[in-house]
Amino acid sequence: MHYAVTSEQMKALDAHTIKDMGIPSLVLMERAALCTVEEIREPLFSKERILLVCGSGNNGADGVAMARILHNRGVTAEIFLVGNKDRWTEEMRIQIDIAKNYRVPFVNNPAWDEYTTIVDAIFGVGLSRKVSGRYNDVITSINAASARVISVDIPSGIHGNTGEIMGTAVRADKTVTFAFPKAGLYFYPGAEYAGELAVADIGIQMMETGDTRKYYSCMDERELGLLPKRQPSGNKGDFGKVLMIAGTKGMSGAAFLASNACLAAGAGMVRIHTREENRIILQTQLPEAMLSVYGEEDWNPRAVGEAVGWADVIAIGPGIGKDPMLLDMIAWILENSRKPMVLDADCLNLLSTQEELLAKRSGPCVITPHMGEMARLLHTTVSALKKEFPKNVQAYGRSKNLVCVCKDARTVTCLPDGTCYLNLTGNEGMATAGAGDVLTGVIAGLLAQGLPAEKAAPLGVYIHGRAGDIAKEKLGSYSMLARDIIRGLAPIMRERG
Ligand SMILES: NC(=O)C1=CN([C@@H]2O[C@H](COP(=O)(O)OP(=O)(O)OC[C@H]3O[C@@H](n4cnc5c(N)ncnc54)[C@H](O)[C@@H]3O)[C@@H](O)[C@H]2O)[C@@H](O)CC1
Ligand SMILES: [K+]
Repeated sequence: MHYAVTSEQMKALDAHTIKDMGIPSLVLMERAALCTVEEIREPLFSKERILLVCGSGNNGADGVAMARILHNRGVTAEIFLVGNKDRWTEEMRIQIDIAKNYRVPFVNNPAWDEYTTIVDAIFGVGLSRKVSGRYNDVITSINAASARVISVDIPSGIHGNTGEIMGTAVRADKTVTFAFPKAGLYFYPGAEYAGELAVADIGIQMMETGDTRKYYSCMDERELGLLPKRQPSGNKGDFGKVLMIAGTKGMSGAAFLASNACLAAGAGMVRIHTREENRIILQTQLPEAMLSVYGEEDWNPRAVGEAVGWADVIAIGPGIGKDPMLLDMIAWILENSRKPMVLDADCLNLLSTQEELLAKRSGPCVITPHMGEMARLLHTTVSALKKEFPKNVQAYGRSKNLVCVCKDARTVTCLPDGTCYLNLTGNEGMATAGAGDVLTGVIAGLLAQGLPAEKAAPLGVYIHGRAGDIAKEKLGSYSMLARDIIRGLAPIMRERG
């Protein structure tokens, strides 16, 4: 796992390293410049002509230091200053003096197409407002040039916290970011603008006493170690029984996908509780699952009670529909069971009309809304949700004491204690019908094997994304289907046994 930070958090970490630890700012800067030169060295050779476009803050000062290092190594490197001289930081002033001493060339009117590489050192984490005027023109020229573009710390114009484009932004081929990835390099469109991402260790550490919950947590392949090892002596009961309440008339596919994914994620047994019309198709499609049914007009509390009693984990929602009768059944389950639950899709839409029901449950709970469903739960619009994202999701998870997986191009998982996981796996091919049902199944499957909700949810999201990446590799993002994501689970789960 690693952490991603906001611009403000990065500035605090910089300041801590300089003031409390005593590493001078210029020493950090020298390391930053050296690391970036090393990162762009391939295929750097003496024939390169490099333009360093530098703003007036310390991001610009990094660029000036890089120009001097390149110049001293015999590479043709020229500095183009776009910033206002009155705004130069102390470090910038010093770097300019040093560059002048070494006779690094400055240009005023670059011939944009004559460079092989352009280094974007206009704005870093200090970007504070929309880009306009001369900065806008320069960024447009960088994007139009044929050279490869390397951004220092973050593409200029990308918001360090949200990844949004602040008017205009540099489209980089590669971004070398310092110490920790900035959240804006992971959220879209920032992630796309950053190109290939390299993280350079310049000597800034997390504060030892700091509460890491305030940073974004990002899982990587090391977290597969959280998957419970399967004991050779285990029987199917040991790996958990999942009750999957899913599939209204005409939506048996959602029940199938969620249940199939749940079994493929390792659950011992799955029992589908669905509308009676789905009986034959589901038993034909997925003979590994057990099945019980409810009717069009009513549900049978005895049958549901028996199924809930049997299960270790309850998942409700995939393709379930919005029949008000279901709300009655869901309310009964929330009130009467303390077993871990995953609530998804129309189950959440039904609950958004009677929110007090969520408060009636007492067991561990994961909800998996997409942005639209999340907005409905928060009684707001998607665009308002995006503005305060993911703070509002964190607040919701806290106030309702549940794990909230909010699905988007970059899914976040917020825990009741405020921890926010930012998922980095997955791809655009997963924007396909049924992908969400697969995720519900995977998370339920992990819960069934004994993982707590706080781990099962972010790990489920991570594994689901990796499975999607495998599907894309095989089939491409246009043609991959939700069922292919399920097929992608095996190669990942196999890493554990
Ligand atoms: N010692 C340090 O603090 C270190 C800083 N580093 C670099 O310094 C950067 C941060 O430096 P700063 O805090 O000086 O900030 P930046 O260099 O990112 O930018 C700040 C400057 O841009 C101006 N500005 C912001 N938004 C603007 C807009 N939309 N239009 C026009 N002007 C705008 C500000 O007024 C200010 O002059 C990091 O991203 C990193 O590249 C690294 O060298 C590592 C060490
Ligand atoms: K930059």
